[in-house]
Amino acid sequence: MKIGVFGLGHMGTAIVQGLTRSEQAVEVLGYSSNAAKADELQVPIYSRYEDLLAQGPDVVILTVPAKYVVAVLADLVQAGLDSKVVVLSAAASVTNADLRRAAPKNPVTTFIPNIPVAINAGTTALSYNDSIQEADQRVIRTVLDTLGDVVVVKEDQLAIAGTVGGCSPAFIDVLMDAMEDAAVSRGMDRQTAAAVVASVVSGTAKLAQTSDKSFGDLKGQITSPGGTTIKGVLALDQHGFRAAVHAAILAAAGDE
Ligand SMILES: NC(=O)C1=CN([C@@H]2O[C@H](COP(=O)(O)OP(=O)(O)OC[C@H]3O[C@@H](n4cnc5c(N)ncnc54)[C@H](O)[C@@H]3O)[C@@H](O)[C@H]2O)C=CC1
Ligand SMILES: O=C(O)[C@@H]1CCC=N1
Repeated sequence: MKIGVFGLGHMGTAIVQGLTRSEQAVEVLGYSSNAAKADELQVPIYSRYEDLLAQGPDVVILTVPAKYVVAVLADLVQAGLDSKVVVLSAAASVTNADLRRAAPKNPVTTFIPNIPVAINAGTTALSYNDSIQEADQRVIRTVLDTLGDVVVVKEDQLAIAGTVGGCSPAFIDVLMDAMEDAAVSRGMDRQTAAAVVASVVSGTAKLAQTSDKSFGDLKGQITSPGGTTIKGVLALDQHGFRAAVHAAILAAAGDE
């Protein structure tokens, strides 16, 4: 399968890295005005739409800024995009209807990935366009399953699913940065503190994924009666931690 990725910023780069690391037989082509991306990513880079389309991609992934997605897709149609090519848009705020208007003859679908797709550990929210055929759904799943976990949701849930999945890595980075600073303030060197923090977050997530306990019950295993952890949990509540997390996710998800 040939996959053309248009827009090699943070997300486009992460997707190319995930695809090229995978064991799937995929050939990845990139569109960028930055020729140095060819060395960085070890894939052919094209700076004209026509030149990439001439390679016959089966799938096109749009990872340009959301405000340009519709215009870039319309330009690709003008540049000769074959109507069989499956078009996937990673933009947080572009709808299936927007994509259909720009490329009425192509199978089109929106999805929202997150940065861990770079190491095939992503969380991708996917909402199929109503008219997408089963064969095209299989192609889409082949591509996206390669990048990590995929959650299929109705389109009216895509914004919140994409926010919890797509934006939260940044919120977790803020949490980890704060934990690291606290450890450093008690004399731990930053490198060791960073290693401990990343290990804790990774191990906690793995345990939650393999356990049938709720997050609250998992927390209950750690808060020994009269112990140290419950003091920290109460401090989080006193400082508005939960309210801050709710506010961050709802702010990123935008207005209903
Ligand atoms: N960064 C993330 O974690 C996530 C990003 N996304 C989506 O991915 C898209 C890109 O976001 P980022 O990578 O963060 O932004 P970015 O600014 O890092 O990358 C955007 C890239 O698109 C290129 N570009 C701009 N206009 C273009 C055009 N007309 N044709 C081709 N390339 C063009 C830019 O040169 C840049 O390399 C957005 O639509 C965003 O909503 C979705 C989920 C997560
Ligand atoms: O910040 C953004 O707009 C993108 C969408 C999800 C994560 N990053």
